[in-house]
Amino acid sequence: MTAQDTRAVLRLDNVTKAYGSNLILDHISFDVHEHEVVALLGPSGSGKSTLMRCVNLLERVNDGQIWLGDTDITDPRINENAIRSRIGVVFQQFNLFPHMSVMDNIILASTHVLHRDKTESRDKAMALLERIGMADKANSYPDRLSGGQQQRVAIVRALMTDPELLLLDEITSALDPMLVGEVLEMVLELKEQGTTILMATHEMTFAHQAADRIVLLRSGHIIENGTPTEVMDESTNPETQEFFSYFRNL
Ligand SMILES: Nc1ncnc2c1ncn2[C@@H]1O[C@H](COP(=O)(O)OP(=O)(O)OP(=O)(O)O)[C@@H](O)[C@H]1O
Repeated sequence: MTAQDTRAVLRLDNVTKAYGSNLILDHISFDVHEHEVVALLGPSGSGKSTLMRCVNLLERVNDGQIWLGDTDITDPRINENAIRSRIGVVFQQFNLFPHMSVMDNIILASTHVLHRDKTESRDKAMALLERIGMADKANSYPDRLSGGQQQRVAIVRALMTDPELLLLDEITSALDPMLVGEVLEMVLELKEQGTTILMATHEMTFAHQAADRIVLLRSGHIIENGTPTEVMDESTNPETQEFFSYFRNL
């Protein structure tokens, strides 16, 4: 079965976003299907983070719809917290609370926002930490962890609500290059487990390896939407070739 045969977890339908007279996203439409990893690529300023923020409801679209499963999340009457609990988000900055242990950081939203049972939340968090070989860090404070470990804890935190969709926004951009690999390895494991992921990244080799599909943005428009091979290796679009040749020459 291909990704196209499965249902759309996320559907953007003519999403348009402007800041004042500055049009940032211009009629963007694409789907992320169940179990699919979609990489959102594009030059700096092309609108990747804005798109991510619209999906996570940190920004409201000016026009068009965003569907999470059967829910139109651009409906102004939507319960934002209910939607956010269905989407796990990891940003460039790990945003762990420095005065709280790894465990308390991970279970905070689960216990305080979703009012889940604390023991159950701790058991779930510990199982997730065990899976990434960090169970021994449960009682450590974030400043005792490397940047890569902190980012992996942030991913665990995002997984606590069993989200339908995981949004990863430049999650390795703030890391020492030595630590990027361990975070990307974790994303590959999540992909193997069938996690549905939309990720904005500048890691081109990783995007080629991990993504089922690449959506390439330029100045708020989609200029490519295809497999990594179609978009990164075979495209004859000069704008696409220019974008990837820049990274090849770095
Ligand atoms: N809150 C805001 N108010 C006004 N303009 C904004 C705001 N946020 C972003 N922009 C503008 O929107 C455009 C797209 O920015 P965005 O951060 O989405 O791009 P990006 O593709 O994620 O870039 P990068 O790869 O550098 O993170 C930029 O021109 C930026 O200056």
